[in-house]
Amino acid sequence: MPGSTFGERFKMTTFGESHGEAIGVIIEGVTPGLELNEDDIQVQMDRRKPGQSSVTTPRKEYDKVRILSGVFEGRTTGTPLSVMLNNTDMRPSAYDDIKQMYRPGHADFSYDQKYGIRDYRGSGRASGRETAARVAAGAVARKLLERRGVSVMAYTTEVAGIRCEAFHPDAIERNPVRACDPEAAAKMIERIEQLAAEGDSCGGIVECRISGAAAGLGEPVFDKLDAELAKAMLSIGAIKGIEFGTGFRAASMLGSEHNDQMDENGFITNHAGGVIGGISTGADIIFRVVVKPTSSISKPQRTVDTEGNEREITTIGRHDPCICPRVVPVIEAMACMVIEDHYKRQAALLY
Ligand SMILES: Cc1cc2nc3c(=O)[nH]c(=O)nc-3n(C[C@H](O)[C@H](O)[C@H](O)COP(=O)(O)O)c2cc1C
Ligand SMILES: C=C(O[C@@H]1CC(C(=O)O)=C[C@@H](OP(=O)(O)O)[C@H]1O)C(=O)O
Repeated sequence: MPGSTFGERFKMTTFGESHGEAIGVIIEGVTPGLELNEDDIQVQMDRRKPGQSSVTTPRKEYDKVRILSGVFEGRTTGTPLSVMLNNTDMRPSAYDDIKQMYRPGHADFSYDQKYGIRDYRGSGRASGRETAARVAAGAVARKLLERRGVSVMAYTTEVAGIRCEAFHPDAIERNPVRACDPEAAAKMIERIEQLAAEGDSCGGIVECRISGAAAGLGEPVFDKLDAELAKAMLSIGAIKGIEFGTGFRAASMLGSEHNDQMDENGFITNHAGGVIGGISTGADIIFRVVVKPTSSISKPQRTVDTEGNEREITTIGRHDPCICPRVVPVIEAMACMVIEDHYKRQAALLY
C-alpha cells in the first residue's frame, strides 16, 4: 500500500541539553487523524516539570509545549510530529567550579571518555531534563492507546527503605512523592527533606501497571515485550533495574506456586506480570524499576579532575534529592510508547 503509514512503527528521538536553548522530540508513526492539541501534551508535561515541591529540584521550568509539525487543523497528519520545549531557567554558572571535575555517579567521566568533549553545563544530554521530551512523545502515544482501551499508571512504592503498605490509586497524584500509600508518603517526604538538608539523596522503587493491553503483543524472540519494556526503562537516567510480576521473588518459589494457572475466566494469578514467552497474555502488565539515589549531592566526595589529580567535590546547584516523584510520568511515557509501537507491529504482522 504505497504512501500509507499502515504498519509503520511508533518511533521517537529527542534533542537538546539541560542548559542549551531548548529540548524537543520528533515522533514518527503517529496514526493520522488523531485529535491532538498542545493542551493534550501539556497535561503530562505539568506532571513531570521541576520546581513543584520540596522533594524535587527547585529549578523552575514551565515546559510550555509548542507543536512544530505533524498536526493540521487539530488532527495528526501521519507525518513526523515535532514538539519543542524552551529552556528558561538555566544557570550554567552553578557548574563553573566543577567543570574540570568528574561528579561521582553522574555521566561526566564516561561522556568525556566517549566523546572527548563534554557540555559540562548540568550534564548536557545526560541530564534528567532530556526526559521532558520523552514525556511529550508519551502523551501522544497515550492518546492513541486510550482509543484502544489501554491505560498506564505508575507510582512510587518505596523511598529510602520506606515501603508502601497500602494501595490507594486516588492518592497517587495528590502527594508529592506520588506514592500509592498516603501514610507512607508522609514519612517519605520527611525523610527526603531530612536527607536534602544533610546534602544527601536517596533512591526508591516505582511500579507501573498497564491495563487493557490485548493478548498477543510482543515480537519473539529478540523483541520480546518484556525485553522492549526493560530497554525503554533502562534508557532512563537513574533507572538501575527492572522486574516483572513477582520478579526476583520467583527465585525462591516453586513451579507449582509460580505458574499462572487458568480457568474458564482466564488466568487465576499473574506472577508473570502479564507477559509470557515475550508476548502479552491480556492480564495487567506489571513491572517495578529501581531508581538510584541522585548522584549530585553537596556532601564532600572523592574524585579526580580532567588531568587525573585527586580532588574533593561538593555539588551545589538545584538537584532532585530523590528522583522517584519526577520519574513516574517518564516511566508511564516510555511504557505508552512501547505498547503503542507493539500494537502497530502486531497490525503489520496480521496485514
Ligand atoms: C526525571 C529525572 C530527574 C533527574 N534529576 C537529577 C538531578 O537533579 N541531579 C542529578 O545528579 N541527577 C539527576 N537525574 C539522574 C541523571 O540523569 C542520571 O543519574 C545520570 O544520567 C547518570 O545515571 P545513569 O548511569 O543511571 O544514566 C535525574 C534523572 C531523571 C530521569
Ligand atoms: C531541569 C531538570 O532537572 C534537572 C536534572 C539534573 C540532572 O543532572 O539530571 C540536574 C538539575 O538541573 P541542572 O542542570 O540545572 O543542574 C535538575 O534540575 C528537569 O528535569 O527539567
